[in-house]
Amino acid sequence: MNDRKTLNKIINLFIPFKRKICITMVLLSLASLVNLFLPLTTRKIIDEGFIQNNMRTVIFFSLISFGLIVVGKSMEIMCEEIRTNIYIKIKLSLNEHAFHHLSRLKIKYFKEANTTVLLSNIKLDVDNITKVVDSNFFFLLTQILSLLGGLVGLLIIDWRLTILVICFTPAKYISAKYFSKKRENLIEKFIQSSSDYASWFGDTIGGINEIRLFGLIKNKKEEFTNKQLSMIGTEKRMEMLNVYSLAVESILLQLLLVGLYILGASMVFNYTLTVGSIFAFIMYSSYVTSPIASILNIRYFMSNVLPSARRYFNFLDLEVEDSTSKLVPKALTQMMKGNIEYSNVNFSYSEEMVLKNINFVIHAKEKVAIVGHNGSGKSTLIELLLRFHTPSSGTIKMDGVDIEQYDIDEYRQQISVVSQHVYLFDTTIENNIKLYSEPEYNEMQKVLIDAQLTEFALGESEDNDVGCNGLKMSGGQRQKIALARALIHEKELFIFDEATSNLDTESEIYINHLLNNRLKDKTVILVTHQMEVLKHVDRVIVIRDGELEYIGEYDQLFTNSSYFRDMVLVR
Ligand SMILES: Nc1ncnc2c1ncn2[C@@H]1O[C@H](COP(=O)(O)OP(=O)(O)OP(=O)(O)O)[C@@H](O)[C@H]1O
Repeated sequence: MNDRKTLNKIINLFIPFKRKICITMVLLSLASLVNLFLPLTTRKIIDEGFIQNNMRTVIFFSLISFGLIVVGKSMEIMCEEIRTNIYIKIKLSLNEHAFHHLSRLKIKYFKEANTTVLLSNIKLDVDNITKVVDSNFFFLLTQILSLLGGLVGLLIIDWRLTILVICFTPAKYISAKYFSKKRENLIEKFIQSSSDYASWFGDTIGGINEIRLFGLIKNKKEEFTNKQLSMIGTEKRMEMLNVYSLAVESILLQLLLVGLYILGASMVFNYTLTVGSIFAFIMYSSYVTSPIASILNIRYFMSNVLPSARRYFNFLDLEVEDSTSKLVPKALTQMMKGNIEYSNVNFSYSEEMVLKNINFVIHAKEKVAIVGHNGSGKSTLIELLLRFHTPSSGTIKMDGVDIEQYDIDEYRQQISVVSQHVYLFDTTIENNIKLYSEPEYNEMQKVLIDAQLTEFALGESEDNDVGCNGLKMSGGQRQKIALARALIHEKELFIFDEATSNLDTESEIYINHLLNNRLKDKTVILVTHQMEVLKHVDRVIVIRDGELEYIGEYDQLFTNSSYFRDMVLVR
């Protein structure tokens, strides 16, 4: 995304607040107008008060100054109130968009970036983009008013001094251009190094057990220090660049003041200017120089914002799951029976085909097992059915309709999945089973019996919390909770993807009981190698190197396919 497009997107963030921004501008213009009179009152206090020993003038104009400041500051406070509200809303909206987008992002992106890097990138980018609602930047437009007012004030006092003040502009322009280029490069570097660090950190913490078991703590500490040094080093260079930039700006301003004092003094000595006018002039020149500096610093300032904004908006452009196809009415989707048909399905993640010309049919209420060696493509076959990926070619039909034609959320609502890598939320067992639904008490008890979870207490208590991703539970217990979750959200199609891998033999055999009873009228697909389960399903599909090797009943397969026999017998 180029800078122009990114800038447009940033400007669009302000569109919902047009009215409020207009009110702020009016208020700030009034405040600037009020401020314009301050130097004039100062001139009066000095020239007509102090110099002419007139106490009444001093008191009168001091009170006027005080009143002007109170009015000006009240307006500024009102503007700040509006600005901070806009800031909060823009920040919330950016975060909401990012989260909403994440919840719809194609599953492949989650395999490329861990959660730490996603969180860190979004936070950094949103923080940087919302700098455009910082007071310095947000009130920039009104600074132009202050600049114009200041120029008028300067010209009223003396045109020669005014030219001297304007001479400040080219010098400031050159320094601003130089520093903003440097800053942009550093920010790009910082964003990259903090993203690398977040990715490394997520990966390292994810593998903390392996790090301890394989004695990798020393190696990881070294990597940590190197990554931190790269990030902190860039931060330090950015800090120093700020210091240099501010120092150059102060030196330029000081130079200007030197010029003003020398020229002003010669005018005072020649009686062409009063002392009060010089004070007023210096006040007016700050009305001019600081807006000039702010305007010329825009590029420097935007060098903070643009790289993050570019990354953030590019992230929002990443491909999401298609939730637009709604050709099949919701009511019809809800009546899904579970007749599945794969026709000439091919699929590849990158170059190599992972699934090749897959053709088979599963009838409603059938119990079908899928077997195959590691990496043969079983999970991919299931993920295609769940629409986590789209076939490279060929179609998958559900009840005679291409699955792409169903509304994706409604479609998935009709399928219960129990997978080997079930994710448990950090809450109670009960909440993990119910997942925001409100089943009847009796139904819940039945499910607990069917999932063999009766030994666990239900209800809201810290003791019942499963921990982060269910890590307070054993592997088998996690799978039982996943089973209970699938059973309570009873659908027509059940998928068990290696769902019994952690269950003991007794619990495993119990799955057969479920297939023959509770799930008797459901379509069930099981990815499993458990012989006890395979023997009891209607048919078995054998996948070999991404191709359909065989489909048939267990006994037939066992007799006719040595490949199948070898595979199940070695387990
Ligand atoms: N996100 C991915 N990107 C690239 N290749 C992938 C991805 N996921 C899986 N693969 C590859 O696709 C092939 C099939 O993987 P899949 O997970 O479907 O196999 P599987 O039969 O379920 O294996 P297992 O029994 O080990 O779980 C493998 O060669 C794997 O390396």
